[in-house]
Amino acid sequence: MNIFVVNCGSSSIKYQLFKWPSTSPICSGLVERIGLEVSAITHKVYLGGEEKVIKKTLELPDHEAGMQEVGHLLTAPEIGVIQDPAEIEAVGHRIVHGGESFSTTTIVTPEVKEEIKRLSALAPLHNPAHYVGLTVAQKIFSQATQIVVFDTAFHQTMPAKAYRYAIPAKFYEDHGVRVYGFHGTSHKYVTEQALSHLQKPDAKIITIHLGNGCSMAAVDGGKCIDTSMGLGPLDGLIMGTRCGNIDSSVVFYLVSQLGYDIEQVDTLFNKRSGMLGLTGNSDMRDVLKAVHEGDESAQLALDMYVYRIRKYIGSYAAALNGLDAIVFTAGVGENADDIRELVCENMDFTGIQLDKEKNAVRASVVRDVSTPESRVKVLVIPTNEELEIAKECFELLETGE
Ligand SMILES: Nc1ncnc2c1ncn2[C@@H]1O[C@H](COP(=O)(O)OP(=O)(O)O)[C@@H](O)[C@H]1O
Ligand SMILES: CC(=O)OP(=O)(O)O
Ligand SMILES: [Mg+2]
Repeated sequence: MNIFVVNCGSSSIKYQLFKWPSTSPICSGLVERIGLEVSAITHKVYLGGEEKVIKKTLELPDHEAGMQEVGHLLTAPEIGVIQDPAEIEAVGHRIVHGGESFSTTTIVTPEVKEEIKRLSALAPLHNPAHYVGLTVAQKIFSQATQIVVFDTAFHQTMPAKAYRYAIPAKFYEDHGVRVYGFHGTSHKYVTEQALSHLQKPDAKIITIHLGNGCSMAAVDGGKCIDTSMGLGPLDGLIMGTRCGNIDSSVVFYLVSQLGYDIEQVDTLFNKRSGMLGLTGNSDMRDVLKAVHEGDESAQLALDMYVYRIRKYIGSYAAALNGLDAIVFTAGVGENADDIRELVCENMDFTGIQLDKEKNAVRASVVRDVSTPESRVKVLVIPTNEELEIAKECFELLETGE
């Protein structure tokens, strides 16, 4: 079965095409910097044991243009992996927010699509892009079953004491105001990899997803018991453009004293804060470069970023009443060995001991970068949200669940 998976982010589209049941994709790609002056596509084709890479820079004003370009690359005469879009039987989409109505893998109907659009208010960087991705995929792959997989699914096992806010119950009961949690597909994927690596199905682990968006989860025996994002993907860690945890008094102050309206506060917290707000750069590679050049605001931002992660490790170790492993994943977590080192520094009381040499080795495989004496394993696990989504799509089509 040909399953095409689309992960539409705020400024990017990641995709992979699987000939299921093979879990190795036949092609994959990344469309970056959508809407900026120059966009870029990296398209990889894996056929007959060989990898062919096509890189292009071009102007892509929006996600629709990006998706059209991906459609052409899939069917292009010289490098195409299919001849006709009708060969794709299912398209799996990553959706960040499904609200109260949707958290399990679902076949797209007009109602599902409308709900995804309606929830844009709670995930303003993501749901609008997902809606466009879905609409264009329905046009290009008109014969395929369109399926959505929600970031919130893995966090559904949290107990009420973790997902409720301390405000009157009617806001939860009548309006679904609660912690949902996000990046669930990634937390689930790396959890399964970690448990199998540790050979310990009941392990207590903390998964640390550090991409453009960042979140952590406390996972007990494979079940999520707490996570750092909340009603929307804004709470918790400091991110590329998002502030994470912030006292709500700041909102009142901005509105009542500085004349902000609520839309401006939304834009400030979601799009102009985090590393961008503190340093002028949202991309961690640029922030680290500035730190190495002696930039003080970049150094402070990095200190804040790391400190926030360390606080969550402490609180999740307490919530779990023990810890077998911490797992680093996503763009920053997988690649920035210096950030992993800072997070694990002077954590002896928790039992975490990083092996600096092992940590500095670059590799895209599951690896243990802790010392042999470390009571808590430190794992680096490349995430693969697209593979997990393809698996969910196949299971839904095969078993109806
Ligand atoms: N070698 C690296 N060192 C530090 N940060 C990196 C490195 N490679 C990628 N990143 C960072 O990873 C982030 C993007 O991660 P990714 O998981 O692709 O995010 P998203 O899926 O949210 O777009 C960017 O901030 C980027 O700078
Ligand atoms: C939920 C979220 O923050 O996703 P991303 O990291 O792709 O922005
Ligand atoms: Mg991501």
